[in-house]
Formats: sequence, structure tokens, C-alpha cells
Amino acid sequence: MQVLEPKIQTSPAPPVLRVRSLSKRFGNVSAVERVDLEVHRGEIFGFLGPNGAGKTTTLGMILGLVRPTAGDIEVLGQRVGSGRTTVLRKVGALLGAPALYPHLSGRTHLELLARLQGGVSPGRIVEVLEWVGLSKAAHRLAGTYSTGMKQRLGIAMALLGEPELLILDEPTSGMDPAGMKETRELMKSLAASGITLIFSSHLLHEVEAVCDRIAVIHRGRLVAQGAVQELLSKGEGVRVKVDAPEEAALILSGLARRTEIVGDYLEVFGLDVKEIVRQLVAAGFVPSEVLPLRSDLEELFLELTREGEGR
Ligand SMILES: Nc1ncnc2c1ncn2[C@@H]1O[C@H](COP(=O)(O)OP(=O)(O)OP(=O)(O)O)[C@@H](O)[C@H]1O
Repeated sequence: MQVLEPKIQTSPAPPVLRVRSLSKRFGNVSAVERVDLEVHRGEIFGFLGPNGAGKTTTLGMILGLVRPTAGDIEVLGQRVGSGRTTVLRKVGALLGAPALYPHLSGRTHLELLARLQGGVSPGRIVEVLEWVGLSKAAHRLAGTYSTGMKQRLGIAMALLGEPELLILDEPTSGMDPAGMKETRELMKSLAASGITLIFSSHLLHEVEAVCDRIAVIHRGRLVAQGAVQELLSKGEGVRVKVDAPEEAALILSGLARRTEIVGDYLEVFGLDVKEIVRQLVAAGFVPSEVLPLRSDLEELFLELTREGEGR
């Protein structure tokens, strides 16, 4: 006799954030146009776009600070924007530079905020200070902090309520390279502890360094979304200058995934650069130039930022 096992229906956890067809108009300006986003638990999600692309407006709508013209937002499975949105208590955020009192210490900022928020254990203050690397500087006045330290205090304040999702708008803005690196390391350690992170940036290399997935926004519209490696690896190849590119292409045709002649150049995809050079030289073609080709994402982003410069 066949025994039928009862099927246990386990519905997958809802995404931490789901945004559908989100739009915002300010008078005649269409700041955000039908943007869709999906962010999963434990991810570091980068929101990339040149200045004025619509990043801050989108993050503001997610946080219930800006009223959308149209569209739906769900945070941890609950709709944002309809009545009291208790789910936003599980979201920590830092938009822009933190508003600090220069004559109060880092610790006092956290103590005052803890009193305002309520329900924060004294141990939590020690914990968040430790996390952001401000334990030793906790008693110093915030006015004496560097830009990076101020930002880290802002992040500590956003972490006080034990958020499941942390949203940071341009967290490395105005920092020197060392501060940027520290902030990136902090974001990685927060994600490793289970917090989902969304942050915006106008720097491709920054999102590339820390994100699992990214969305690229330009003039209010989403132009790309996906896993960073997927977006970066598309079109990965090498451009080689040789005297007879058509003949050189024949040498590599069985080895490379694809070859293409572009003007005087031969573009080779899916073959290691050393192997390309080795094969060409062995066949008597000595390349006078060998250049890595930019990924589609880099091309796209350079195009967007070049356009952005003129705005
Ligand atoms: N309150 C507002 N009133 C009118 N227009 C606005 C308002 N807020 C934003 N905008 C416009 O909406 C567009 C998107 O701005 P937003 O600040 O969201 O972009 P961003 O990608 O965050 O850029 P940045 O990195 O420069 O902050 C811009 O054209 C901006 O001028």
C-alpha cells in the first residue's frame, strides 16, 4: 500500500522590500517613473545612479517620508503608506549627513535617542558603538568627529532600534578613501550579522565592491537590475590590435566563445588574455595593443554619468 506523505506547504518568506510601478512627480518634474525593485533578506542592495536620478526620492517613498504619486511599496510583507505603518519600526535609515549636536558626545546622542524611541536596552548602546568602531570615541563631543566618524555615529543611531532593514542614502558622501573603505567594511559586517542593507551611491566601483545585487536608475527610470557579477560579466572580453584581424580571428575561433572585428581591432570573448596572446604570437601575430573591454554595466554607467555631467 502506498502511504501518502502529507505535503507541508511552506510559502517562501516575502522579500524584505518589494516596490511595484512606483512613481513620483514634483509639479512638472517626473522624479521617479514606474520603478520596480525587489530586495531579499540578508542582501546588500546597491541603488546606483548619477546625481538627480531619483535615488533619494525613491528611498524617501520607501520610508514613508515622501508620498508616492502612484505605485505600491511592501516592506517585510506589509504595505507602506496605508495608515499607520508599524513595519517601518523595523527599518533603520540614514538619509544624508546625520543631524548631530556638536556639543554632545557620541554616547549622549545614542542615550537621548534611546529615551525617545523607548524599549532600548542599555546594552544595545554599547553594542552599536562597538559595531561602528566608536567605543573609544564615545565620550568625545560629536563636533570633534571626522566626517567618517559622524557618519558612523549616524549609522549607530539608525541601528539602535535593532532594524531588520537598514537604508543608507549616499553613506560615503564627502569621505576620503579611507573613510569610504571603513564604511564599506561596516556595511559588510552588518550584512553578515543578518541585516538587509540598501544603500544608494553614484559610484559604480563602490557598489561593485560590496553589493550582491544592484539597481541602476537614470532620470527616474530603472535601466538595469540584477546580481552584480551577472551585470558585470556580460560582455567581458579583450580588445586586441593586430595587423590582420580577420586572419587572427580564425586562429582563435575554435578556442574563444566569440570573436568580432571592430575596425582595426579584434575583440575576443570567453578566452583568458594570456591564452589569446600565446595563441596569436605562436601563429605569428604579435599584438600591438591588448585592452580589457568594459562590461556592459560599466559602459552603461559611463554613458549615464557623462550625460549626467551636462545636467
Ligand atoms: N521636493 C522636490 N521638489 C521638486 N523637485 C524635486 C524635489 N525633490 C527632488 N526633486 C527632483 O527630482 C529629481 C530626483 O531627485 P533625487 O534627489 O531623488 O535624485 P538623487 O538620485 O537622489 O540625486 P542626488 O544624488 O543628487 O541626491 C531631481 O530632478 C530633483 O531636482
